[in-house]
Amino acid sequence: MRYIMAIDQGTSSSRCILYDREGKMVAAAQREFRQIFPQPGWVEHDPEEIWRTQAAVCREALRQANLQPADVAALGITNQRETVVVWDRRTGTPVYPAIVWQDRRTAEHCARLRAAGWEEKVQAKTGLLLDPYFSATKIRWILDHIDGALDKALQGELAFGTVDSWLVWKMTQGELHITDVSNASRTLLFDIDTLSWDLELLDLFGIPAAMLPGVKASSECYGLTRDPLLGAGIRIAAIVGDQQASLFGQLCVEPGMAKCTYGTGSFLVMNTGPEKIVSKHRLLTTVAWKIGDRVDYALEGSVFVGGAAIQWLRDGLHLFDAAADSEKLAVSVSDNGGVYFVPAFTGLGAPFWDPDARGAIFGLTRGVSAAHIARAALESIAFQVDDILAVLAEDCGRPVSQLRIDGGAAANRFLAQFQSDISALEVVRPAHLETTALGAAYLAGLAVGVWTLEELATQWRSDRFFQHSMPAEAVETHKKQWRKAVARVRAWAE
Ligand SMILES: Nc1ncnc2c1ncn2[C@@H]1O[C@H](COP(=O)(O)OP(=O)(O)O)[C@@H](O)[C@H]1O
Ligand SMILES: O=P(O)(O)OC[C@H](O)CO
Repeated sequence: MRYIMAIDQGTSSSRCILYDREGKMVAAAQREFRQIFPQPGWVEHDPEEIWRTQAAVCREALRQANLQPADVAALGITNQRETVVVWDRRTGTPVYPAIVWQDRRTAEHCARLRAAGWEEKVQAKTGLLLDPYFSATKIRWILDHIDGALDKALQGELAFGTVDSWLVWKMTQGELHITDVSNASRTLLFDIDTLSWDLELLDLFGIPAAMLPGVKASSECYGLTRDPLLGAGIRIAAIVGDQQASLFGQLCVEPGMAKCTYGTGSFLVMNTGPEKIVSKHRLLTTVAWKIGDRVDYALEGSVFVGGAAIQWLRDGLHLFDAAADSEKLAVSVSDNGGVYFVPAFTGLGAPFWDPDARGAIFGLTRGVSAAHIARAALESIAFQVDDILAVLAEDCGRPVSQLRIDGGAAANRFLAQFQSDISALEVVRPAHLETTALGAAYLAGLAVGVWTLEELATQWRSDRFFQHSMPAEAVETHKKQWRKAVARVRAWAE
């Protein structure tokens, strides 16, 4: 029983990493799955495919390390958040595909509730805003559009879960229907003070309480796996949303410590300790994790399109073959040639929350090349994060001085240096970049006594520091042009 298994069920792939008792990676497996776009602005996944790919990578990782389920001391789950699965409790079959966090189909429902003056109350209870990003309106959409679903839900025959709940249900063959506080805090139905489902919000969104999972801590033994596909008898000992997991994996365990994950989107999260800070600038207050009786909170800024802009240059415009080539192209020119790119493909997230913004590239002249556009795309990732850092500083009364970074695009040195320059802070890349899985493994190991928090705190290792050196005048010019570009894309699709 010497190993910890981390399951990282992300937006574009299912991953499994096995760690030894020193926190060293011993095996890793990953499988992509289908992204389904049935209509513009809609994004779905097949919940059965999520489960199949997840179980398969777990088996694959065990095989790679030549281990059996019995060698695993504990399993931790981390997952794409907010995504909704609704299934029939009797048959275990989903009644509709998973509606993914990026899906904008419920924008009008949110606008109606905002117009009726609900946002302030919702923010006070949940720490969130009325945006289609979160789970509640997505659940209601399923109840409204699937024949008989509402009746069945009222009778207690349907279950709702974020992806963590769905995976636990599958791996325990329907024995456990649970989630943790960090995932629950992303649904718009959860009171982050009392840490319980909120009856008034359930009523507001029209969601029967009988559908909801039980809410647990992020690090505790919930039960054993039963499904032979994954392997039976493994202790499930952690559940945590993926951005909170990477905050933990980066060991940002003290108030004021912040990380940014540059993946499909970019997620900047700052630990605020037991204190719940309410943003005056439309950042999210969210539960970081609950360990034992202690709850930590975080402030979060979510950017919907980060690395996805690079993906678009690769797959949509065919400017290069691999995302990593964006760096070579960007540094082949000495500046952005006056080009500013706002990749608001699915609207803008924090701090603007504008579902009707759309992407645009500004400053085009005859001299602009693919290199300038690649550079502008990478710069746009940093500008969006900088917009969040600016309001975060106002909310906290002091600027963030060090940012720990991770995620696929954190490998890009130009991006890391530009972030440091534009935001005037130190950017640090850790030696172990898979911080999301590591966070889930740490929390699972804590629950079964493999390590203590004090031991973990000494584990973090840096790989590279980026210090800012851009002259203040150049920074100001960049920011002015970026602000102008953002102002022009607002409400474009209204
Ligand atoms: N070297 C790179 N430079 C810029 N972007 C990159 C680089 N490597 C990967 N990316 C981008 O990062 C994203 C993948 O990161 P990952 O952390 O795996 O995302 P997710 O967890 O959201 O699936 C893709 O959108 C890809 O375009
Ligand atoms: O799966 P990721 O890494 O794109 O993360 C998605 C976030 O959890 C959405 O809130």
